[in-house]
Amino acid sequence: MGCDEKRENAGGRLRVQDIPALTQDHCRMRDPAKVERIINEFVFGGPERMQIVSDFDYTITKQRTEDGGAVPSSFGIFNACQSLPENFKAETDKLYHKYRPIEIDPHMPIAEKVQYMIEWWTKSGELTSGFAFDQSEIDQIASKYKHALRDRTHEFFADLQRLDIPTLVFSAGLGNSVVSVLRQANVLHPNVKVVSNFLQFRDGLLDGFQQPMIHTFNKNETVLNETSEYYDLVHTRDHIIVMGDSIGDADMASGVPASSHIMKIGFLFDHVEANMEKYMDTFDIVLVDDQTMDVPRTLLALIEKQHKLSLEAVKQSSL
Ligand SMILES: C[n+]1cn([C@@H]2O[C@H](COP(=O)(O)OP(=O)(O)O)[C@@H](O)[C@H]2O)c2nc(N)[nH]c(=O)c21
Ligand SMILES: [Mg+2]
Repeated sequence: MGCDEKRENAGGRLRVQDIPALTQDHCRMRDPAKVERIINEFVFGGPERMQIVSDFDYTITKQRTEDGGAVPSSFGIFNACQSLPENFKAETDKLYHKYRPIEIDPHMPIAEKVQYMIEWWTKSGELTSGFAFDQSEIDQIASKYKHALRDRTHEFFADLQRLDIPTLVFSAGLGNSVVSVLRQANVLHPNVKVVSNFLQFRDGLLDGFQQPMIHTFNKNETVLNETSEYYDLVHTRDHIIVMGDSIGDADMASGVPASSHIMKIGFLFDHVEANMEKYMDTFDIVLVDDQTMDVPRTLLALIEKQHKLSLEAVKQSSL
């Protein structure tokens, strides 16, 4: 961990080159001066100004496991359930093959894609209707993947709970799977909120997904209802760590005030060479094949260390 950083320069500013976790080869930054500026804002502002917004699939779960076993996405966990109708898998696969290329098409404007994504999630919801289903099926499959979370995820969520930092897990996937994995991994603390698509039931049968629909292009803080409790909790917290594995995840904090300081951390694993340029342009810190929570934990450790010093100073001055 990066707790042995030095504060040699004037004013006690932290320097990137003194934070070991950020000087590792696989930790890349387009603009280290910007990263340094944000870290110092975070440390100066303290935990009470922080919030975390994280993607779930392949951000909280690993992109690569030690045994090489694949980790399913949240929709994948649902699709593996035994009691789904016979044609369910084939029909949702058809949708995937139609809409996935549109979702990742580098040429189509986002405004045009949005209509297609609404169509995709709507049709998927229609297929997820009209049959009985028990959450325990998801729980059973999810239990196999509770160990597929990044190394030190448990510690990371414990840090966030101890520092009382609101943590939003955003997923355009299936919320029931996300919650099930997080709960079984014992990281679903009271400061953690999952915003995603949750199964809806009517008269004992599945009836698609609950509103609001979360799709790839509205997966950001603009979907947080301004009257919601979570909005109340975070709208004054203007120091934000955003974590994701897809380019679109970098926008998860859009909707927060422009004056906010946002540190975007991107986990890059697939096609490293081809994707590097775009990830470097999009994220402040790009972590290449890093299957741990060590870098976000380093940021929290720096914030906590200064926080403790400040508390100590207040205590001393009141003696
Ligand atoms: C409606 N729908 C969307 N997806 C995919 O699920 C992803 C969920 O999006 P995400 O929450 O950004 O998760 P990620 O970390 O996996 O990117 C989308 O990007 C879609 O590609 C879907 N995948 C499956 N298997 N089945 C579906 O019905 C379905
Ligand atoms: Mg992801």
